[in-house]
Amino acid sequence: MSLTYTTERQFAIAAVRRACKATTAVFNRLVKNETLTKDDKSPVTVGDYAAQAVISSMLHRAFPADPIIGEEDAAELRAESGKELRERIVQLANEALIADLELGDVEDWGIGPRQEHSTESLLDAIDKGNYEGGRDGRMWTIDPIDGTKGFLRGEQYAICLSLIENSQVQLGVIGCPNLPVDPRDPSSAHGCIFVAVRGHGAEQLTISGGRPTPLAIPETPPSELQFLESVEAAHSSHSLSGKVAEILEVTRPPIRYDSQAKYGCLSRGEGGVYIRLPTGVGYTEKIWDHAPGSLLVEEAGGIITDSRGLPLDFGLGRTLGENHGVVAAGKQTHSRVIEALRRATTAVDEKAKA
Ligand SMILES: Nc1ncnc2c1ncn2[C@@H]1O[C@H](COP(=O)(O)O)[C@@H](OP(=O)(O)O)[C@H]1O
Ligand SMILES: [Mg+2]
Ligand SMILES: [Mg+2]
Ligand SMILES: [Mg+2]
Repeated sequence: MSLTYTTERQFAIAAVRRACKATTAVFNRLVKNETLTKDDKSPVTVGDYAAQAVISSMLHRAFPADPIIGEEDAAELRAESGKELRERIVQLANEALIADLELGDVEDWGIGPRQEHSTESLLDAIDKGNYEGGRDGRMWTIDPIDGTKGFLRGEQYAICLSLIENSQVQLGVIGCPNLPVDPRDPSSAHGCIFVAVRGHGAEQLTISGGRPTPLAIPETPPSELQFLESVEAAHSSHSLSGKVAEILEVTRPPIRYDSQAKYGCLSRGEGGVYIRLPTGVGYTEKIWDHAPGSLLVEEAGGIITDSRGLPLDFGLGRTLGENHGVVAAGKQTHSRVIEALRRATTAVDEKAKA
C-alpha cells in the first residue's frame, strides 16, 4: 500500500488556506478597491510574494530538509527600490501567518498569534523556492498565485502546492478561493480546496477544510463534452482546440477559466476534457503549473499526458521540457482527444506543405 502522507497532507491544506487569506486580503484591499490600477503589475506581485512567503516559511519550519521549487524569488524586494513593496508583503504575509490557529493547524509550523516573522526571514523564505529540481529526491512545488490574470479580473485563480518524490507527484493541494463549491449552482458558497494523495484518491473540501467530497471523472459522451481551456489565448491555442472540437463533433462551447481551477473542475465532473496546446515555439511549461493538477486528475480516475499521449515528466528540473501541451480527461475521452489531435495536426501540416 502506498504511503498516506498524513502529516504532509494536513500541512499542505493548512499552508494553502493561510496563503488564501493573504491573496483574499490583497484582492479586497488593493485590487477590488482599485487602490492600485489594474495596469499596475504590483497587486499581482504583492499577492504572489505574500502567498509564497506564507507557504515557504511554513514549509521551512515543518520540513526543514525539503527543497522547494517556487515560482517567485525575492530579488526585486531586496532592492532599495523595492522598499514599499517589501513592507506591504511583510505585513500581508504576517497577517496571514499570525491569524488564529484553526482545525489542523500546528503552532510549530510558525503560525498562530505569537509568530510574527521578521522581514529577513520572510525574504529568505521566498528565496528558498530557488531549487532547480531533478530526477531524484523529495521536493515541493509552490505556485503562490496561478492564473494571475484571473486573479486581477476577480475571476478564477489558484494557490498550488505539491510534493514530488523521485519525479512522481505524491501529494497535490489546490486552493481556489473564487470557485463555487457546487458546480451546478454558481451562487453557492465560493472557495474550494482540492486534495490528492497518490494511491489514496482525490477530494474536494470547502475553503475552511470541511465537507470532504470524493472526486471521480465520469465518462462524458461527445455530445456533452466541453473543453476546459485557458482564458488567455497566449497560453493555449484556441484555434487548434477548436479544430479538435470540430473533429470530435463537440457542439458545446469551451469553458475558459484561468489557473489549475480547471483541473479541479475536470476532477469533479465538469467539461470532461482539459486541453492546453502550445501557441508557439520557445515557452516551456513549468512544473508548478501542472504537478498538483496532474495528480488530482489521476486520482480522480483520469489520464493526463502531453498532446502526443506521452506522460508528463516532473523529473527534468523546473520545467516539463520541450512543450507538447497537456491533455487530461477520463480514459475513453482521453484517447479520442489524442486521436482527434493527431488528425487536426496532420491536417495543419498538410495544409502548410501544399
Ligand atoms: N506562452 C505560454 N504558454 C503556456 N503557458 C504560459 C505561457 N505564458 C505563461 N504561461 C503560464 O500559464 C499559467 C496560467 O495558466 P492558465 O492560462 O491555464 O491560467 C501562468 O501561471 P501564473 O499565472 O502562475 O504565472 C504561466 O506560468
Ligand atoms: Mg502558474
Ligand atoms: Mg503563479
Ligand atoms: Mg507567473
